[in-house]
Amino acid sequence: MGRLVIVSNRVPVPEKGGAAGAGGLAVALKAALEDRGGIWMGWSGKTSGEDEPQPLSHQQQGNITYALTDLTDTDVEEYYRGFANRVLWPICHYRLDLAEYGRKEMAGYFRVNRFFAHRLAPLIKPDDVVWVHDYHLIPLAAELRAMGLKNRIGFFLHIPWPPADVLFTMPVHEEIVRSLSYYDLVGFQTDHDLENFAGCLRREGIGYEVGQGRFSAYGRIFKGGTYAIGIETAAFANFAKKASANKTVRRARESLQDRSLIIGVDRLDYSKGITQRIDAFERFVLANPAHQGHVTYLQITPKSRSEVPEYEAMQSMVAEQAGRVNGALGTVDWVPIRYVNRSVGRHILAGLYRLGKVGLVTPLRDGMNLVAKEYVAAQDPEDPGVLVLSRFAGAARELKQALLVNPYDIEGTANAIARALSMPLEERQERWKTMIDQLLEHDVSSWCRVFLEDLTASPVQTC
Ligand SMILES: O=P(O)(O)OC[C@H]1O[C@H](O[C@H]2O[C@H](CO)[C@@H](O)[C@H](O)[C@H]2O)[C@H](O)[C@@H](O)[C@@H]1O
Ligand SMILES: O=c1ccn([C@@H]2O[C@H](COP(=O)(O)OP(=O)(O)O)[C@@H](O)[C@H]2O)c(=O)[nH]1
Repeated sequence: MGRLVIVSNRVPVPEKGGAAGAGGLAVALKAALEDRGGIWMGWSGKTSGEDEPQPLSHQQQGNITYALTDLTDTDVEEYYRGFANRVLWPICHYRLDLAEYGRKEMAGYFRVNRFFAHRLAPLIKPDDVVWVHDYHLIPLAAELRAMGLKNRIGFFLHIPWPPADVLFTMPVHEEIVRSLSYYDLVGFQTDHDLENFAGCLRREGIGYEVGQGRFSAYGRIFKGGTYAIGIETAAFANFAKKASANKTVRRARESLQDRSLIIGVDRLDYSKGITQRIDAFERFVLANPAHQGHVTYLQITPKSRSEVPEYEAMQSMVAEQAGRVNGALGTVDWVPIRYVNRSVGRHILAGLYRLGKVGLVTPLRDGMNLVAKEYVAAQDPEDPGVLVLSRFAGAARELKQALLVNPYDIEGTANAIARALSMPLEERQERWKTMIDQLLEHDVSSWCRVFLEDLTASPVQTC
């Protein structure tokens, strides 16, 4: 068995002293790398002014090599902030209104992918299997193939794939679709994303399905499949149980007094539906006077991509909205919304999820949404809380026993909050049991194993 080579924009290099803070994806991919030995390559997160970046920096940890490259300021501006986060991200999240096309940014995106390929290719041995992650690096396989690489190369898209009518508004859509055809396996989070992808191929006669999950396009045959990413379910459930003893979690519990906790946890991102959610919470409180003074809505929202204008604008918008609702509804002894605009460690989050009677996860569009899965895993089996989940999160394809809502329907979400808070114990337990069984069976390790098995079994590209 050849080594595994993982490529992603961000690389979670483990800190000294272990991976206590690492998320499930990092843990699962690290375990797969440890099994077969290999390389994890990506951006160091650092810039090198406008100078030619330094050579790749290597960090060896056991049989894993972390290979990190700096980028220039222009690279980061054009590739990461410009094209990845102001074109691909909004388009894939159905926000045509927010996409800012620029020829310079598009060129920068393809240039940085070529640069990644040139840095990576010399490290790859003929029987290595390469697994590329996410929208930042779609053209990487085409660049590697152009350099003569014949290895198996797989791609997994963590975010949604939109329908043809949405994707085709992007001037460079054909190049993006063509780039995917250079992979041996292209993985999506849900059946809807895969259907949308197939629809894009069909719409302009670019390609078609040839059976057994394979597509023919641009003279190449490749496989497409769905691989819903999971979490480390059993480990996370364990953290949550133990976290009750954590000082911060204990203080949070005491501060609630006898109020029911409603919890939301999201990066500050317009795709997460945070403003609609605050509106829904306000509507719920106004429509249910009996709950006034007896609920606390904790919204944990770390800053994200703050140098991208749309994200910067959201920062003050959400803070002002939370302040306005607190001003309008709060009383001298009750603050309805606790808005935390910074990151909280995973162990504490696990304990807070477990305190939450309602997990409010209402993105307008989301590839998967691991928070939804973590909330379920963290619950006390004897007295589980209720997940209120957007039907537009990838997680909704699996977690059908959540209270599924349309986040654009403010009144509907408000009603779901009320229903969740009054749901009888037996119904909560039944719903939770079905969801936790699903999450235990389809955890992040099985996601990783199944993707790699399918990639290894797929025929190698012959171009
Ligand atoms: O690296 P950033 O620009 O700071 O963004 C953070 C990550 O956000 C996205 O996450 C997605 O992947 C999750 C796991 O599959 C999925 O549950 C979620 O729905 C997606 O939004 C992005 O795709 C990552 O590449 C970023 O690192
Ligand atoms: O303060 C925070 C907020 C979020 N997260 C983690 O960040 C991830 C968010 O993943 P998700 O798929 O929900 O959304 P993304 O941010 O990747 O779009 C989850 O594992 C959360 O536990 C965290 O560790 N601390």
